[in-house]
Amino acid sequence: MNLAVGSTNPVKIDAVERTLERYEPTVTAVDVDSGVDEQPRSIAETVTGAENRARRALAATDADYGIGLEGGVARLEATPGLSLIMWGAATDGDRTERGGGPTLRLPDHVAERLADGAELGPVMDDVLGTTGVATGAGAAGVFTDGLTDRTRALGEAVACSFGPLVTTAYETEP
Ligand SMILES: O=P(O)(O)OP(=O)(O)OP(=O)(O)OC[C@H]1O[C@@H](n2cnc3c(O)ncnc32)[C@H](O)[C@@H]1O
Repeated sequence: MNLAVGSTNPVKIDAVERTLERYEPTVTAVDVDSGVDEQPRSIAETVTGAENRARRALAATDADYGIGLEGGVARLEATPGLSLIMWGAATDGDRTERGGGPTLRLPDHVAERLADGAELGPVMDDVLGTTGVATGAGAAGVFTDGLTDRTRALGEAVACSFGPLVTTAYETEP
């Protein structure tokens, strides 16, 4: 199975390869424009970024499926503060499915800096004194005491978007 992933971020490629290992995928990383702000700030913008990445990656290759992953932040109705969210999209060029990854509240001191227009990746590096934490454990790892990490978290978004696209379970009534 040939997959085109709309990013060259190693953590996203890793999330796809690990989650979809069963399909023995050949993954091509495609540097596409997400078509949304560098730091999406709503669920809708984050989903749109994932969709654009999936469609543009597929269009740039002759892969069987395109997959897009997008990280964002959003103020959610049911929980306080600013949340880290992540969404995936998978397309075969005809049908597109979207699925979310985990959600967690960001600390207020990080949320405050994002309110000033900053991007999460650089803010995280500044706070932690790291370089490129977004390509490693990510905020998902740091703020869960390592109980998950960005690869696993994004992997759930891969499973919840790509899975519905390829399963036959949507074709029959339960
Ligand atoms: O190369 P691309 O695919 O653009 O990867 P990215 O990590 O820069 O891009 P995203 O659009 O998925 O994320 C938007 C911003 O949020 C940051 N971000 C998202 N999830 C994160 C996490 O778990 N830890 C740290 N930064 C994160 C990311 O670094 C960006 O600054």
